[in-house]
Amino acid sequence: MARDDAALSLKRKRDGEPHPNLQAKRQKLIEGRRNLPIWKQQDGIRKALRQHQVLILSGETGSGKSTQVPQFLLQEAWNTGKIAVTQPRRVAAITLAHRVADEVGTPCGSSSPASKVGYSVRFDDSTSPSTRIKFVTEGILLQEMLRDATLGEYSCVIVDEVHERSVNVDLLLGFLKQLLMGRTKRQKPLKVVVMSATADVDSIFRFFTTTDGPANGLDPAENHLPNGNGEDVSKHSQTNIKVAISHVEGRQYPVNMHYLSKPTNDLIDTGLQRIFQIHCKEPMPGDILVFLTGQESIQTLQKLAEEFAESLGREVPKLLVLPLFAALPQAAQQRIFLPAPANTRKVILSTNIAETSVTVPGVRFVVDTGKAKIRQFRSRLGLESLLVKTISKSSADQRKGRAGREAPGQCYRLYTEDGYKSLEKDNTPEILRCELSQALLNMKARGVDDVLNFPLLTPPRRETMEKALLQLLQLGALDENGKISKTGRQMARLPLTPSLGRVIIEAARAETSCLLEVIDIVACLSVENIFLNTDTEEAREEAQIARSQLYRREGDHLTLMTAVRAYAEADDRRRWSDKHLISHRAMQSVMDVRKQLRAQCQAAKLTDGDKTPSASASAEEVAENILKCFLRGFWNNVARLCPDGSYKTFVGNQTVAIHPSSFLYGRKTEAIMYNEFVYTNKTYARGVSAVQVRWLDDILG
Ligand SMILES: Nc1ncnc2c1ncn2[C@@H]1O[C@H](COP(=O)(O)OP(=O)(O)OP(=O)(O)O)[C@@H](O)[C@H]1O
Repeated sequence: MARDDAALSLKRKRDGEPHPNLQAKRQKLIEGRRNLPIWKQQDGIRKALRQHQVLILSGETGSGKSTQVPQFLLQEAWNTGKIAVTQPRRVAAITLAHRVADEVGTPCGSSSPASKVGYSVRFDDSTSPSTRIKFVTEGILLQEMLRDATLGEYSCVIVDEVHERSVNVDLLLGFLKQLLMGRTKRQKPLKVVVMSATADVDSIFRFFTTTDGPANGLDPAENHLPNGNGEDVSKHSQTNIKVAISHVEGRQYPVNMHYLSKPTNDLIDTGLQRIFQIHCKEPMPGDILVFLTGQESIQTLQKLAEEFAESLGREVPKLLVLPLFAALPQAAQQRIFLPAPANTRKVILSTNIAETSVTVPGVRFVVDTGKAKIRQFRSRLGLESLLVKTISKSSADQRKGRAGREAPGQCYRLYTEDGYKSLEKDNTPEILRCELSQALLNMKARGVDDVLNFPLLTPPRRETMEKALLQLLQLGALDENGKISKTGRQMARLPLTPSLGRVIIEAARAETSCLLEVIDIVACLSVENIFLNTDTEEAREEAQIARSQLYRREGDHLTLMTAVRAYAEADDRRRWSDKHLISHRAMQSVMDVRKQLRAQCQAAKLTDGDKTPSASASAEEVAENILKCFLRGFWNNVARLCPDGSYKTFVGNQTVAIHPSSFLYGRKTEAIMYNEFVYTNKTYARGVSAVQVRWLDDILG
C-alpha cells in the first residue's frame, strides 16, 4: 500500500498535479474568495481602472479589499509591471503577502525564484525576480523612490488603509498625485487605488481632482455612485486626473457588540475580568485579541493573566498569552498567527499594530480598551512626546473588524455606548501632530524643492513647516539656499529620524571615528526597552545590583553600549540576559538592527573613520566623543540644572525630570541630553546622559 502511495505521488509530481491535501486546501481558498462580498464586484473594479487612473475604494472590514484587489488586477492588459500594495505596518504587509501567495498558489517571497507574491519591509526584503504583487510598508515605497522617483517598475500602486493617515501615506499620496499629473515623467501609465473601510472618500476625491488642496474644488456628492460601479465622477477634474469611486457593500460574518454599562478607571483589571469571562463561558475554539496601549500595559496584563490561568481547574481549557508590539522581534510577532495547541485558547495582547489589515486566524473575540499611545509634537516647546489617548471611531471600528473574519464574532468595548458615540470620527493625521523634519527631508531628497507648496491632503501650518526646515538647516541637511546637502542625502538614505541619522554621520567622521559604538546605541534606541520592567522598589534594587557592571556614570547611552557589547560577547546570551534582568527578546532585535545598520552604513560608504585616534584614547575621551556625536543630532534636547535642583530645557525653557528608568535618575549634573520626552503624570526625559554646556559651543560654534 505504502509503495502504491509513493508511486502515485511520483506520477502526480511528473504530471505537475498538486497533492490531494494541497488541492483540497486550494479548493477551500477558492471557495472562501468567492464568498467574499467584493468577489461580485471584480468586473466593476477592473472596468473602473481601465477607464480611470485612480479608484477610491471603500468597503467594510473583511469585505476582501486587501487580499482580492491586487489579484483582480493581475491579468489586466495595462499591468505590464508590478503591483505595489502599501500597508501602514510591517506585520500586515508580511501576513497579507503570505495569504495572497497561498491564494494565488505560489510560494511566498524569496523562498523561490518563481514566487509571484512577496513583501518588503524595513530590514527584510522577501521578493523574487518573478514578483508581481509586492506588499510593502509605506516607508519602503518612499525609500524606493530615492532610487527611482517615477516608481517605474510598478504599473499600479494600491494605497491600503489610507484612513490611518501616517505621514508616510500623506507623502505618498502627494508624490502619486504629482506622477499622475505628469509632473514627473514616466514611461508606462500608472494606476492608483486608494482603499480603506473608514476613509474620508470625499476629501481624497477632492485632493486628486483639484489643483489647490482639498479645501476647495469639486463636490463628488452629486456624482457619488451608491451602487459602487466605479464610474467616472471627475468629469470636471482641474488636475485632469480621472477618478472613480466604488463602495463594497457588506461583510462576510456579523460581529456582535457589547459595551460597559458605566465607564471604568482600571482598564487592566476590567480587561482581565473580560478575558476570563470569555474564557470560562464561551465554547472553544475562539481566540481573543485584546487592544492595549503599549509594551508596559501588555506585559502587566500578560503576567496577571498567566498567574490567574494557573489557578483555574483542569476542566477549563489552557490559556496561551501572546504579546504583540512593534519592538518585538519578527519571529515572536509571527507566533500569533500559528494555531493554538489542542485544548488551548490563544489570547493576543496587542498594541494598535494589529488594528488594521491583519486577519489573525482563530480570533472570534475582540476586547478593545479604547486607548492607544500616540506620538504628539508640541511645536512651541519643540518637544515630541508619547501620550496615551482615546482612539477615534474609525480606529474602534477597525478593531471591531478583527473579529468576524472566519466566523461570526463578538466585540467587547471597555467603554460605554455613549463613550463610543462621543469619539472623534477620524484619527488626527500624523502630519498635523508630529515633528516634520523627517517628512520634509523625505521630500527634499526626492527632488521637491518647494516643500511649502507640495500637495498634501491636510497641509500643516506654515510656521510648523518653517521650524522643521530650520531644524534641517541646523542639522546640516540643507544648505543656506534650502537645497539638500550631501549630508542631508546620506541622512535620508538611513532608515532613521534625521536626528539619529545625523548622529551616525557625525560618528563616521575621521575626527570622531566611533561609528560602531554609536550604531550599538542607536540600535538599542530603535527597540522599545531592553531593560525588564522594575515596578516595585524591591525589583529596582535587585536590578541595580544585577546591572551594576553595565552601569556607566555618563548615563544611559554609554550604559546601553556596554550592555550590547557584553551581550554580543556572552557565550550563553539567554543566561546573560536573565542574569542582568535584560530582555533577551529585545536584545535579539537590537542585534538584528545593529547588523542591518552596519550593512547600510557600509553600502553608504560611511566607515568607522580612521580608528587611530580612538584606539589610543582613554575611555573618558571615547565617551566624550560618542556623546558629542549624539549632541550633534540632539542639541535641541538639552536641559540645564537650575539652582532649585530642577532641569530646564534650553529650547522652550520647560521643566523636565529624569525618568525613573534612567541610570541618571536622582543624579544632579551640569546639563543633560535626552532622546525622548514622555508625558505620563509629569514631563520626563528618557534616554538621558550627562553633558557639558561648553560642548554645545564646540559643536554649534
Ligand atoms: N491570513 C489569513 N488567514 C485566514 N483568513 C484570511 C487571512 N487573510 C484574509 N483572510 C480572509 O479573507 C477575508 C478578507 O480579508 P481582507 O484582508 O482582504 O479584507 P479587507 O476588506 O481588506 O479588510 P480590512 O479592511 O479589515 O483590512 C478575511 O475576513 C478572512 O476571512
